[in-house]
Amino acid sequence: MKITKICCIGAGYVGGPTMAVIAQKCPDITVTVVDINQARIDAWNGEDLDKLPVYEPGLDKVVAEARGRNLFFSTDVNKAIDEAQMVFISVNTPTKTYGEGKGMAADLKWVELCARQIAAASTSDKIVVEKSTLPVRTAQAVKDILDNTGGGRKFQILSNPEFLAEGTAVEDLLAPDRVLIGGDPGPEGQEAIEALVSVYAAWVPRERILTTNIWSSELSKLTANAFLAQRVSSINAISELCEQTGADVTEVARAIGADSRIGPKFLKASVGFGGSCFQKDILNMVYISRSYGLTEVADYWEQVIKMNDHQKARFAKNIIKSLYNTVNGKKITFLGWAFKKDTNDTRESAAIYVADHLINEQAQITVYDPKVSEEKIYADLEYLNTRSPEEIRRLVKVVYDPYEACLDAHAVAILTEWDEFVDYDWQRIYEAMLKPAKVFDGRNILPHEELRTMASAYSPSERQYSNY
Ligand SMILES: NC(=O)C1=CN([C@@H]2O[C@H](COP(=O)(O)OP(=O)(O)OC[C@H]3O[C@@H](n4cnc5c(N)ncnc54)[C@H](O)[C@@H]3O)[C@@H](O)[C@H]2O)C=CC1
Ligand SMILES: O=C(O)[C@H]1O[C@H](OP(=O)(O)OP(=O)(O)OC[C@H]2O[C@@H](n3ccc(=O)[nH]c3=O)[C@H](O)[C@@H]2O)[C@H](O)[C@@H](O)[C@@H]1O
Repeated sequence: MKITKICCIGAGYVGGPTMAVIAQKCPDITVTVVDINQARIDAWNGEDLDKLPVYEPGLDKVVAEARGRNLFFSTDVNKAIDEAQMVFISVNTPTKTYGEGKGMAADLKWVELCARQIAAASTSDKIVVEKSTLPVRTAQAVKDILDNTGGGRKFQILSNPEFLAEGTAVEDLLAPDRVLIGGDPGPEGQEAIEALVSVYAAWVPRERILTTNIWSSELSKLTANAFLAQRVSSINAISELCEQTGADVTEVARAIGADSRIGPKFLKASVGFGGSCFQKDILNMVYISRSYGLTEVADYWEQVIKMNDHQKARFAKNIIKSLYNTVNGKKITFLGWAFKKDTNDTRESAAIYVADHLINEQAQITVYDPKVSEEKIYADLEYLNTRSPEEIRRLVKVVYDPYEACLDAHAVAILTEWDEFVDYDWQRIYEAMLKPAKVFDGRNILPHEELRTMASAYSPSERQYSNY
């Protein structure tokens, strides 16, 4: 089947960039991205490409090329579903905050709503593609709903999880390591798989398009995120050991990464991983394992999260300890709030939890992030529900100039590895800070030796994850 019309439900961090790239690479396919969030759709349609709802390097150019040609953003969900041959579900699947599985299971409310809406809006047969990250066997639930409420239309369900990382979404989409498509083994399932393979084959080499059964595809996505997060927790565990023993975690990472079986990527010690997915997907896997009675499997993966929580808390405790066991009334400057560089996304960012810990101790936090707004930072802290909006505004200030942020600070903490932080005039920052000036490099990006030379007050104990 030749696909000429695609609808994608969900215009978020995945739906927006993924569909923009499909539209750019397949000019003969009309791609309509729909969302119930009017403001988000308006922003996707906005004149100013600097204000797209998702900040990703290179995304503005892709959108500029395809939008209005064969890429459209709309809130008319039913119309877009009905017109399409293939409907992607790319809605949020956060951790449940209520009821059975609270704090562990994925909340599939929005996915189920999509399935019901697809069933109700379709006047012809459809291929429905799970793009959201879902618990293994969700396709069965989606199929049940479609088959029982779809008025006799035929639906083929495919799983096509997304592996892009934020900050590099466009390059990941343009040159993916692999595209994964899972589907039903029968002839109709295979035909649906082939239809989606042909879409990607417009720019992805065929040998990089993997096809599997649907359960393998669903589970591979959770497994990939669990393995990646596990590497970060593993190197972070080693960072604590390095701090006690005189080993340098950067050197250890380089040494082990040179082993081709281990490989050099994803071995950067940090203040802890963040982002909307690692924690949620591992918790989901832990929940699924427990539900099958697989206690050891569940406990094994849960440890990745526990180590990450430990790393975030450890960073905050280290700041307090180094500032003579009290941060009450002290100005601590956060450089970075996003969960990683080159994104405006702050979901589950380590900065939120470190800030919360320090605010408990009545620290005065000043935040500078090149891409995150004041409203977002306050909203992140309010979402924790640990204190009133008034108290948050009293203890946390957001500024848009890094040098102003560091003025009269007792300590500067690097929470995100933005490239620009490395290029700052650190002599100037040192001079503007209160003495003894402390720098806590939660990303290990600064030239520590240079800092120590330029100002003897930058003492070795102030550096978190290596000791020269
Ligand atoms: N953010 C990321 O980098 C990655 C996310 N994923 C997965 O992709 C899925 C989506 O994630 P994001 O794009 O980050 O989420 P997001 O929250 O940025 O976007 C989801 C969008 O879906 C919309 N939506 C929800 N229910 C809807 C409905 N019934 N009808 C129309 N629109 C609806 C929301 O308004 C929102 O704009 C999740 O399952 C996530 O785990 C997978 C790979 C990478
Ligand atoms: O399912 C998802 O949402 C996505 O999750 C991650 O992508 P993302 O969270 O956008 O970003 P990563 O580059 O994986 O970083 C995640 C977190 O780990 C941290 N990290 C990463 C690598 C590292 O070596 N050290 C480290 O602390 C980052 O700073 C960040 O906080 C995966 O890399 C993607 O393949 C996946 O599609």
